[in-house]
Order: sequence, then C-alpha cells, then structure tokens
Amino acid sequence: MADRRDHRIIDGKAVQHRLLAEIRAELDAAAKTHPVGRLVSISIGPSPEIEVYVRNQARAAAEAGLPFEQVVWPAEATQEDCKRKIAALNDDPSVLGIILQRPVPAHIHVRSLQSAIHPLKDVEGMNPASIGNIVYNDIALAPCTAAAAVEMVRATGLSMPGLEVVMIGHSEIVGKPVAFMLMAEGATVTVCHHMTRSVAMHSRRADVVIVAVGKAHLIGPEMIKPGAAVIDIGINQVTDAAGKVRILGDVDTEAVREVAGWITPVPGGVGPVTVAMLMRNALTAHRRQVAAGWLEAIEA
Ligand SMILES: Nc1nc(=O)c2c([nH]1)NC[C@@H]1CN(c3ccc(C(=O)N[C@@H](CCC(=O)O)C(=O)O)cc3)C=[N+]21
Repeated sequence: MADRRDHRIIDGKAVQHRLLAEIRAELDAAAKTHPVGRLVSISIGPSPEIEVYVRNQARAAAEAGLPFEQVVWPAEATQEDCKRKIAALNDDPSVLGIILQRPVPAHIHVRSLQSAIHPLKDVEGMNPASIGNIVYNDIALAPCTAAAAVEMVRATGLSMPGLEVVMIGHSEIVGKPVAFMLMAEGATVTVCHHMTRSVAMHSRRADVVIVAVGKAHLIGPEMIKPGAAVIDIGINQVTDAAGKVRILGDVDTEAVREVAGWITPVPGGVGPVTVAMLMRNALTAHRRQVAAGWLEAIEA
C-alpha cells in the first residue's frame, strides 16, 4: 500500500470524507423544505466487483445521511421485467435516484435500460440526455467515475485553463465524459486508445495523465513527464504468486510515484471519490426534482 504521508499521493478516502461532509450538510438543509427520497441501487444477477461498489455506496449513503436501498434482480430477469420495474421507480416520488450497476447479464441490453431511467433520476449520468448535456457543458449529472477523475485533477490545485491533459482510454462511461468535462474547464485534452500509434509520445508531454484502460501496470515511469499528475482509474484483479487476489491499477504506482508530482493510488484513490460523486449526483437529482415541482414542500 502506498505511504499515505507521501505528499504526492492524493488520498481518495480523505477527499471522499470531505465531500460526504459537505453533501450531508446540504442534504440536511434540503430535507427541511422537501422530503428526501431514497437512492435505489440495482444489480441484475450476482457479480463480485459490483458487491464491493454497492457495499461502499451503502456506507457512503449512511455517512451522507442519504436513504439507500440495494435491489438485486434475478439474473434471468427479462428486459421487459426490468423496464417495467424501472418505470415504477421513475413514478415513485419516494425514489430520489436510480443507479443500474454494470455488468448486466448478456441477454439484457444495458443502454436501453439506462435510457429507461428518467433523466431527473439518472444519478449515474448515463442516460443519453445526461451524456448529451456534457457536450453543452451542463455537467451536473456526470458519470461518477469520470466526475471523480475531474475531482482528483482539481485536488492537485493545478490551474485548468490550458492544462495539457492526456486521457488514455476512450470508454463511453469514463474516457469520453472526462475529455468533455476537462475541455469545459479550459484544458487541452488528447484522448489515446488502442489504435493510438505511440501513447508514450502523448503521455510524456502531459501535465496530467488519466488512465482508464483495464490493464494492470500499463503505465510505467518512462511514460510520465517529471512532476506530472497521474490519475489511475484502473481496477484490475490480479492473482499474485502466493495465489492472493489483489487489486492493481493501470499504473505501476510504486515506480511512477518517483517521477510524478501527484498520483492517485489503487485502492484508495479514484474509487472512494467515485462513490462520493454518486452521493453528490443524488443531491443534484433531488434539487432538480424540487425545481421541476415533483416534490410537495414540507409545511413549515
Ligand atoms: N453503472 C456502474 N457504474 C460504476 O461506476 C460501476 C459499475 N456500474 N459497476 C462496477 C464498477 C466498479 N466500480 C467501483 C467503484 C468504486 C470502488 C471502490 O470504492 N474501490 C475501493 C476499494 C474497494 C474496497 O475494498 O473497498 C478503492 O479503490 O479504494 C470499486 C469499484 C464502479 N463501477
């Protein structure tokens, strides 16, 4: 585990607790005027990586004072069953937000279910309306992992206008939203992917390198400009020589931290902040529902 006292390590747990304290204060204030509904976290079928995330969602919701419900639908649920249940959650005023964990079983079309979640309850920011709004710089309900990466760049204190950022990975849930969100802050963003001829040519000139590829220790010290910030979004399960399963990031943290000016560890970096972003999106969804007149004010 990376040494926490090293000032180059951005401590995701510390960022998470700071954000959750802010969210708790704002939720307590919001609950005085309108009832705050519950966040419903849906998984379809069992999946270990989801278990970890949902467990951390429940803990963060408790810390933020947000009502939370975990729902597990059977792996054999049909697309129609799921759509019908999501429609019922959309219409239930006691439900504040809905997140559908990925992966879903192969027979389920996740994009179609994602789009079934009402945009005002889409706390994951994956409804095409939410994703589209990112292009219009309305990034209030952004995908949580992408929002967490942006929060980590903010935590470095680096001035965003003109910042040279290289995003390695171009997924719809991370790479693409991160690029748009940082452009909105004035950064110059280069997006690399598996067809990029030389990733190192780009990463070595970057002030900030963000990586979300899914390959353990893909990024070594030779790919980083001395003093640059390195944001590691990778979550790779690796079985070590002793047969122990470990979580490794896409960055060789111990080697790269000697070159980097800032680095986020895995675990303990972007993961906890992703969970905090989900809670912040829940607060945003509540506010948007109040503004849309969906919730009856509490009589003073
Ligand atoms: N619609 C959807 N959105 C997601 O964002 C999403 C998803 N589905 N499916 C699963 C993956 C995985 N994921 C994690 C987020 C945080 C931690 C996390 O908190 N990790 C801790 C370590 C885990 C622990 O041991 O507590 C850390 O990095 O420090 C883990 C995993 C989000 N995912």
